[in-house]
Amino acid sequence: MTASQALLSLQGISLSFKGVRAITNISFSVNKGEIFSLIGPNGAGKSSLLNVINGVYQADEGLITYQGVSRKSMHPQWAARRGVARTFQNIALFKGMSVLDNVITGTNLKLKSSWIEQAFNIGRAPADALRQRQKAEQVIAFLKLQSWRNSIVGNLPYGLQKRVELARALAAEPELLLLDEPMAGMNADEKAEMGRFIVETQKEYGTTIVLIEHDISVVMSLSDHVVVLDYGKKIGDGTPAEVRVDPQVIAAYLGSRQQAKAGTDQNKEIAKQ
Ligand SMILES: Nc1ncnc2c1ncn2[C@@H]1O[C@H](COP(=O)(O)OP(=O)(O)OP(=O)(O)O)[C@@H](O)[C@H]1O
Repeated sequence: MTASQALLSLQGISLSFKGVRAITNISFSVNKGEIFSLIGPNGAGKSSLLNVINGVYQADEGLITYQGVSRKSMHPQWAARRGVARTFQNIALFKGMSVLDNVITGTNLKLKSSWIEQAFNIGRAPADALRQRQKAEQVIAFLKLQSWRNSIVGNLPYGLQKRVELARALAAEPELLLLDEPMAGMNADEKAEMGRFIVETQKEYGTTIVLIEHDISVVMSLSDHVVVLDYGKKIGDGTPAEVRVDPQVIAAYLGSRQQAKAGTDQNKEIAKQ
């Protein structure tokens, strides 16, 4: 991979919580426009790594390079202003607000008006409001959420709430979209639909996507590139075809199955691949 293809690179990232190592010496690169998946058993360090990428956690060691700028750690606002958006494992929406209003909040970083212009709806504020609404409506149509645009988010089924969260992230027009288990809790049809939306997002907007997902069959079918973590260490890095035959990866998944004395979906799936 050449440096110009990489949108994001992590070099030697380590992170501890109160002296306990969660991530150890992780390095990888994410190419522009690819769907990149981070997989690994529970507690492997996947969500923590997303938090390092968007600047919520500061790594103890290592270097992170985004859009050609290298830093010891990302700053959350810097990352957001440069197009890093994320969704969360546990949905983080305004549950009492409508779908449309939630999606509009995703556009807030693009506002040109000052708070005083917004407060009195003067100056640049009306044009901002129009742009926000147009963007939100465009994303709502793209994700086929029109039927629920005025529904209160907290009243929607879980799968639709996950889609609204994706819509809010897309309204920010991200260059790098971090999706933390966007299909968790979904049935097979909902997962397939979400998978199509993720691929469409990559195609339509050229968005680079970093995805955490436990369903290995979904990961293998969607991803251009997969990195496997186990106990905070990288144990696999390559295309889905390369990773699925990697003995270390298979051992980690099969090992965790034996420890659990019961096969989870991911263990069964990777053994099947
Ligand atoms: N804020 C925190 N404080 C202390 N320990 C934490 C914190 N966040 C994560 N950890 C620990 O760091 C390790 C990695 O956790 P992380 O949530 O990143 O794993 P994960 O791979 O995303 O797991 P899962 O698939 O269950 O979401 C775990 O041992 C976890 O207990």
